[in-house]
Amino acid sequence: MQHRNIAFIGAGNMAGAIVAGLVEGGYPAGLISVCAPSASHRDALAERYGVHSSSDNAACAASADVVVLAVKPQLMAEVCGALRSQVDFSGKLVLSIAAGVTVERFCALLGEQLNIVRIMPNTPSLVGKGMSGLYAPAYVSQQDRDFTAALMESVGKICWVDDEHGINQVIAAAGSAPAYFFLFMEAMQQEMERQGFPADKARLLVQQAASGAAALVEASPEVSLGTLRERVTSKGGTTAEALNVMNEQKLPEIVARAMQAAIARAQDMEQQF
Ligand SMILES: NC(=O)C1=CN([C@@H]2O[C@H](COP(=O)(O)OP(=O)(O)OC[C@H]3O[C@@H](n4cnc5c(N)ncnc54)[C@H](O)[C@@H]3O)[C@@H](O)[C@H]2O)C=CC1
Ligand SMILES: O=C(O)[C@@H]1CCC=N1
Repeated sequence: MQHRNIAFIGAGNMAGAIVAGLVEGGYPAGLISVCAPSASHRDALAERYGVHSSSDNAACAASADVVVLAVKPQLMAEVCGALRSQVDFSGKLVLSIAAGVTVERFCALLGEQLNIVRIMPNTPSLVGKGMSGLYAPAYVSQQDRDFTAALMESVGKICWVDDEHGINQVIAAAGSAPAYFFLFMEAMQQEMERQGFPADKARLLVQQAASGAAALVEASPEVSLGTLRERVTSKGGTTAEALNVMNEQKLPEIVARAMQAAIARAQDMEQQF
């Protein structure tokens, strides 16, 4: 892929996961800067991955070709306001990974016809297993779209959405989703511990079952998820009993409601931030 100078504004969980995935995947660390006010996160990234670290957002952004906005949505207006007064964004590519901050809002904050792509990544990017949704307004060049796609493909898979609302739907299915699976796995581990297993063995059982199930899904693209489930579920057997409890408790409806709540929150944030 093409290599450009990239400045990450924000050095937290998500920026850290992308930086790690990029450098581990061979992106030149010397072309990456991470900026945050407190030294702890950014210096840890600098030490571990050899990227530059700075507390000066404007200086980093000014010398970069690509500026990745990776602060919390509620800080975006303040951070962008300070950047706008010191940095000329024309000719730069701006990438936002924030939930709930629209292209329209970024144009108001940083300048009209801002060359921007919204990315909705997730933390498995850290291990090259990320899933990112991408949205760009029509005027963004093919070259910048290709660069953004290649950047995020270097830490996982990507999916373009035609409509900006698609980013909120990607949040529900991928951005927030690792947390759903972690909750499920946590609950399973806790029950195994209640059953008397030590924490390490309980975790190993759950983690291997989860990664094995995910690997099976990936290895069987022609087989529906329902069929994979049925292949585990012997008639009159143990799995059927477990699934009956989940269905009686309306797990599918709970999942649907949770995803709808994530989308609704993203829409609220669009009004707030
Ligand atoms: N954590 C996740 O799984 C995902 C997060 N996101 C988005 O990524 C963005 C960041 O989220 P996290 O990494 O989870 O948050 P975080 O709290 O871990 O990181 C935020 C970073 O911003 C830095 N920061 C605070 N004030 C700053 C300022 N004035 N200038 C520069 N940096 C500043 C903090 O020091 C910290 O390094 C959010 O907008 C979120 O919506 C998107 C997808 C997934
Ligand atoms: O919870 C959040 O708002 C962010 C966006 C997706 C994952 N984390």
